Amino acid sequence: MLLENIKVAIRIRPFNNKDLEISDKCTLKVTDQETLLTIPPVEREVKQGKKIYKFNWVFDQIASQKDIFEKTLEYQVLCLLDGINVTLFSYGASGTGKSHTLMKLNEDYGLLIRALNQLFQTIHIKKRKISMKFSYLEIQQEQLYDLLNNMNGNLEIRDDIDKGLIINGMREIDVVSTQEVINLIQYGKRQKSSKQHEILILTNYIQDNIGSNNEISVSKFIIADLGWIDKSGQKSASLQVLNDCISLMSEAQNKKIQPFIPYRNSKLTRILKDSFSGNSKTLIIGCVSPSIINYEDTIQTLEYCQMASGIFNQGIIKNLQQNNHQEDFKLIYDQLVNENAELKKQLNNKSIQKPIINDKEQTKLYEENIIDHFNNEQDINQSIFKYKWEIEQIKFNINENQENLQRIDGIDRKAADSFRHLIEQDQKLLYNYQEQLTKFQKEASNFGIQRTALQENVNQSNLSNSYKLYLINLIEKHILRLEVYEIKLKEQINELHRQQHERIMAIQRSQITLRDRIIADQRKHIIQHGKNHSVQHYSQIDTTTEVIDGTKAKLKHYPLPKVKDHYFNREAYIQRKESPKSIFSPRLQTPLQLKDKKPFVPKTPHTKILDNLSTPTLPKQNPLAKAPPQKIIDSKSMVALPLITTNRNLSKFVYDWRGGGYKFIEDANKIPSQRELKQIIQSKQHTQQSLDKSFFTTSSRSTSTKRVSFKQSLLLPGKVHESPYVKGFINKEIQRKIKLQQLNQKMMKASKKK
Ligand SMILES: Nc1ncnc2c1ncn2[C@@H]1O[C@H](COP(=O)(O)OP(=O)(O)OP(=O)(O)O)[C@@H](O)[C@H]1O
Repeated sequence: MLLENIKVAIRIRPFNNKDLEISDKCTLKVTDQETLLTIPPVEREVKQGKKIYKFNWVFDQIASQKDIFEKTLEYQVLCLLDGINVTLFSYGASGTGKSHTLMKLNEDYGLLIRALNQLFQTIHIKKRKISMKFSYLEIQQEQLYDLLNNMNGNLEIRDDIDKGLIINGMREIDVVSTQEVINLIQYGKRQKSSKQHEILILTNYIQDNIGSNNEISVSKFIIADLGWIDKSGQKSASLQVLNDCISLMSEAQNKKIQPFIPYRNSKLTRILKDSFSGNSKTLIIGCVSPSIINYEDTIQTLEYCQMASGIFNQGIIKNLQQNNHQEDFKLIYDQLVNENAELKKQLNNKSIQKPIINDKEQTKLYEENIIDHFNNEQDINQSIFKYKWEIEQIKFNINENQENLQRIDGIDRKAADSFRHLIEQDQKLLYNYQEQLTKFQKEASNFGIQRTALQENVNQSNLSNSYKLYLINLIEKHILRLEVYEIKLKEQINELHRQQHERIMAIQRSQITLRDRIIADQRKHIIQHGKNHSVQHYSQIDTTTEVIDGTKAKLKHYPLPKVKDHYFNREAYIQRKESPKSIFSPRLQTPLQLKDKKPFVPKTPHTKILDNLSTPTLPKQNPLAKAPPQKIIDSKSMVALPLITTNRNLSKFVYDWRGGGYKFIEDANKIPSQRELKQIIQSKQHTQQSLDKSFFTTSSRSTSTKRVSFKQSLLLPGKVHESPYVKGFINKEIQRKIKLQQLNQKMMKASKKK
């Protein structure tokens, strides 16, 4: 158990934007869970060639933190509870994900937090009596600083024959939960300079509850997040020493010799010495980038990691050489027993050191952590809000562009292509935004759990009640504040929706107005030009098109009467083309939007009715049908004449424009006598024009409109036109009948006289 070798895992981080700007070519290929193949960039291919590396584990770009933890550290970390030291350190170039893998303190937690959770849970379940102390150090250009007590200055390291490594003046703080460790790390990070080695030490004092002697064993969990370069941008000197140590150990291993390892050459290697040579389980996480930009560093990292993975700790080497395992086991065991006895003595003398950090300081750390958490929540809520709104806007744009595309597809290829391009771009953007939104929503879904965890941590802390109460109230206050904030965001979204809706309404209103204008204009056009002129067809939305005469082929394409250029606001259209995303620009698509409706077909002369003139029949629904037919159809149909001559009071049939047909007005008293009629007829003043005019005076509409209706609709009842006195519409048959009647009357009179 004591003679475990060092384990090495390699983690490849995902490509980042900077990598992709240069190339998306991957220089690493994971061939199986333990093997990695390097693929050099083309220019180095001949010189370097591909190389295979083997490690304990290889994790590709999509491996999760959870995966890595479960495979590498989950069980190994529990060795601490058996009194065995555990060391975890990351190795790799800048930006390869060392801190991400080891130290991530929120959401996608790093290995450290996961390991601490595992430890605290196990202690809780197994009810082990363990006291833990936490220290946090930084090595900066060979100076060792205490991040929990920056007043201490450069700390000295010394080796104690009994106790091993001792760091003078290093602050050790009791911790009982992961959250407390997080608090301390966050506190320490504020003191830390960037790009340096961070070393965290968790010392465990384990009370052995098996057996009666209640011995205390001690184990150390050392976590080192190593910087690649120092402040000056040079490769870190301590890391160089570590590299030397690793190569020498590797060499010694291969040659099976007992080497001299220069641990003392740097503070980093002095601290890590036990991890390579003593009672320790060591896990090295080599972090590499897949990009060709970092190829050199990647190879260097892999080389050192491979050397390290071949190193058995010195104890084993020695044992292998001397082949006296039993004896050495005993030696190491005795050493540990002595050490434990010593510690026990110490403990009896002055019980475990009281926490240096007082309630007030600790509360401050909790407080900062609570504020950090809620700020994070607020940021994420704001991002969710932002993405939701952006998504609404993009959807709106896509719809608008799709409508535009439908409208001009097949008419203006260039514009259609540009709309298609815009739609495609927006759809991509929409997809990205939706992905982002899901990500944020996923993060937000954990807030509830995190809030509860915060509360629990406060409750479980060893703070006095008044401090606890203060922190619980602080959490509640922040929850309330956030709820108010969320309501405000929702209100804002509603308000923005309302504005968007209003804009759509405004556009639709303007479209309706435009349509009305077009209809009115076309009516006017028909009235002015009559049936002999084809209805003018207007250009499509493309205002550059000339006004064209609607041939059949064109009508097929443009099923609706086209609209005169001036209906389109050309400037607005051009502006719209230039800034297609603006939803404020007017949309001038009314006439074509009506495409689903039946196209407006101008009235053509009613040939059918003209044909029927000689034998008129009344349309079924025509109000005239109610009139006694003989009054209308017989030769006395001339009675209609006064209607179209002068006096409106004499009207018998009045065209009811509003009702859309003729109205029968029966006013027998007003019907002129035969004599009167005769006089009128004989006056011969009734040309077509005068008839028209007189007729129009009986109507309530404007002359221009009546004119058309006169021409087209007056034919419908037929009766008036059957009158021989309406020029151009004389019905010869009736004329003959009248003459015959008159002849009969004459003959009758003559016979009477006889
Ligand atoms: N596996 C990963 N998944 C997602 N993001 C990652 C991963 N690895 C690294 N990153 C991201 O890459 C960036 C650099 O990572 P990180 O700071 O951990 O690198 P580092 O090796 O510690 O760098 P340095 O030595 O300069 O401190 C960070 O933004 C981190 O979130």
